[in-house]
Amino acid sequence: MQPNIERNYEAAKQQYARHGIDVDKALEKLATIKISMHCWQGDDVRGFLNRDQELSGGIAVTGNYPGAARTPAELRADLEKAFSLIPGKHKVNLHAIYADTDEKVEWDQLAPRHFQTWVDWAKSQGLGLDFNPTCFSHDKASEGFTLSHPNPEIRRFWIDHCKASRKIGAYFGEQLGQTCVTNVWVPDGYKDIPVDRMAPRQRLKDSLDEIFVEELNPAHHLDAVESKVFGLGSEAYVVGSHEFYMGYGISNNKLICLDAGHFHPTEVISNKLSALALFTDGILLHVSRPMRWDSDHVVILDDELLDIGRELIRHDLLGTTHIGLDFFDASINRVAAWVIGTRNTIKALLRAMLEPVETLKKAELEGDYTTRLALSEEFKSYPFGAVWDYYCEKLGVPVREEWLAEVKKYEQDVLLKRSGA
Ligand SMILES: C[C@H](O)[C@H](O)[C@@H](O)C(=O)CO
Ligand SMILES: [Mn+2]
Repeated sequence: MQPNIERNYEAAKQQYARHGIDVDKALEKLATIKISMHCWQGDDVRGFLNRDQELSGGIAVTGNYPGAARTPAELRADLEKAFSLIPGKHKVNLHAIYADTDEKVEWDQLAPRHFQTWVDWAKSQGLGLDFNPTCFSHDKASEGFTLSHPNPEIRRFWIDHCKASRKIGAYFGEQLGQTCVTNVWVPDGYKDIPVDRMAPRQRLKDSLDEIFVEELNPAHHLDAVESKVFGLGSEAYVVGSHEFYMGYGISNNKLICLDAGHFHPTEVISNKLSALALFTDGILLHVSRPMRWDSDHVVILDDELLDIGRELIRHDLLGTTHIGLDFFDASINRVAAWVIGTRNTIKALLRAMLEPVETLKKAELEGDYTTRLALSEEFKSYPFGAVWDYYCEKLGVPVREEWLAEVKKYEQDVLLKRSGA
């Protein structure tokens, strides 16, 4: 441990202790929190099945920074690099298109064996895995509808794909001894104003009911459903809206996934956690950063990220909230994108742990809003950085921006040598 890091930490600890905050305990707790890092930042959501297919489903990745992973082995190497620069042990969130197989397999026929290399790798790295059916970037999704498609044959294909995906997720959970969350998101919707808003929602509900018929051991596997307000090409109407999935999740005991970019521009997911927590057994987060639209920018330590951290810590929601990331930026180094977004998410949780919550709650309850505002503001300049540096050093990852040199070196040694990437 570098002496200055230890010295600064001890000084910071004393300042926080004056407000009843036990920093050592906070760091112990922080080390138990897993962030589910999404694999799709590493290759711009292309995957390895149907690599020639255009990304569809109303999501878009912009930028042409060199070095995107082209194979599962490259993607795993990039993930390993990123994890070596992030404190703690975490999870990787896979999509069905990331199957690692030489078989030519249709998506409704996917099985755990197509992901065995991922499982072996996750075991060797001490990582957990989460999963998602991929209901886009496929010919059968080209009309903009999947689970709610009016054609029963197309619906059947996607229902079977989602069923297969749950089996894969359950296998991950059982093999790795930690719960896998399988999240269903479908892009279904209309570009222009529909006449019948009900029928597609009825079909989506029926499809979900069929997908979830098989009971899976919740110790290994949990289901989540993800809503959206609009997408590219589904500006007028999205079948799986927030109200739809909130109703579905609550009445069917599914995790409701809140993606930070899937609401109206001034609507924030941090304000939804305390409400949903009263009516659900758990929540899945897709931590993202919408800029004017669902742009999926890399998350920064902004007010909303800090508020998400605060809500999770203040209301003790960590036991039931699964924290996933969902951003994809192809205009910067992709390993750096993971490192920046994941470190920021952990920082937001730590910042929230280092606030005098009990004092603030008491002031609020007593109507002393002056103290509430004064203390909240003063704590913004408390020595959080000294605690963060100590945490990184203690967990054996680079302190502050030291990680950037490692990413630059990896870029020179590995990423730039990838032809056509
Ligand atoms: C690739 C993901 O499944 C996707 O981003 C989804 O979660 C989403 O947020 C779509 O807008
Ligand atoms: Mn999402």
